[in-house]
Amino acid sequence: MFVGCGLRLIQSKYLCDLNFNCAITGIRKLCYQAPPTKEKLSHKIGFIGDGNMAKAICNSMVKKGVVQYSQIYVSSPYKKNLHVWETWKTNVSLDNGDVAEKAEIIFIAVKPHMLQEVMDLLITKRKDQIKNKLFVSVLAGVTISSLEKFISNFEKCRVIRVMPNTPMTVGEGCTVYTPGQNVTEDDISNVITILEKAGMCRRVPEYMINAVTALISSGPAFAYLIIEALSDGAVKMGVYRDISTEMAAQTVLGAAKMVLKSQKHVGDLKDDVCSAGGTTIAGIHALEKKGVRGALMDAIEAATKRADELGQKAKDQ
Ligand SMILES: NC(=O)C1=CN([C@@H]2O[C@H](COP(=O)(O)OP(=O)(O)OC[C@H]3O[C@@H](n4cnc5c(N)ncnc54)[C@H](O)[C@@H]3O)[C@@H](O)[C@H]2O)C=CC1
Ligand SMILES: O=C(O)[C@@H]1CCC=N1
Repeated sequence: MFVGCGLRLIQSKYLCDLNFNCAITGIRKLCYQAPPTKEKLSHKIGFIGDGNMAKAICNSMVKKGVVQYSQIYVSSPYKKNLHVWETWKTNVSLDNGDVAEKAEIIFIAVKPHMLQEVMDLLITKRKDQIKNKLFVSVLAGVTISSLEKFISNFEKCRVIRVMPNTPMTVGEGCTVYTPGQNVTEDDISNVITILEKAGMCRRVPEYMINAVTALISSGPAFAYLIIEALSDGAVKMGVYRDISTEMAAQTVLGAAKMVLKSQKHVGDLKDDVCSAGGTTIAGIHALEKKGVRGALMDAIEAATKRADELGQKAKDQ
């Protein structure tokens, strides 16, 4: 019992250190090392690929006043998908080359298997115009060395690998990045200006990024599933659907804020809710019998392995 409490205290201290940047060494120090961010960017920002992630990054930048829609250049071969970007009055094109030529910071936001085709076409058609550009990849699994290989016609291509998530749209994003070898401090500052305004942003060593992808980029989908299931349970027990989903979401949001702000270990927070012989411990017992922790750990493992596979496929192209 004494040993258990001691451990919890040590873990609790560990989490506080993480939250408050104290006693940070090695890799943890790297996570917090970053050049200062800026208020606004005057650059032209490009998106090759116009889907969910591109929209989340674009809208978060504009909402936070980092850029205006008129500074955004976006391309996709599908006119239908570009329609919403036209309504925002961004600069749209059916030709990726236009974006790569006009923009200075270019987000690659296509599916990982499209990368080779997209880059080959760019390099064939616009090689001279896209030298000296900063490329920012959001592609799951694809390594910096693969990205540099695809852009290798430029001697010193500048690439930053970023892993964002869609909650950026509401200012609650969680993003990580790893800079390639040729990027400058100013490149990093520009990119983290975009990412930090949208929520938490940390630098990580590249070997961690696939596991972090599973946690932060796939993670919102896992959380939606949990919220939906909690809501379903309440509906089963007689609560109206229109209030149950809202209350499930607010409860998860509140619990997340307690973890981030209370300075307590997450296990202590759980214990605070579990009254002896009460309702919560009965529910916890039901969850543990179904192996909910193992299922969530399996989800992170499966998503990490899939990111590894996507990266390997890109390497083999
Ligand atoms: N959706 C998410 O939550 C996250 C996605 N990502 C990464 O973001 C990238 C994009 O994912 P989503 O936005 O979710 O996919 P999406 O399917 O919503 O968007 C992809 C877009 O690419 C466009 N496209 C197709 N072929 C193209 C081409 N040849 N040139 C230019 N555009 C083309 C399509 O019009 C489509 O709208 C992926 O690599 C994914 O790994 C990373 C983190 C989170
Ligand atoms: O599911 C996917 O592959 C993308 C990358 C991470 C989140 N969505």
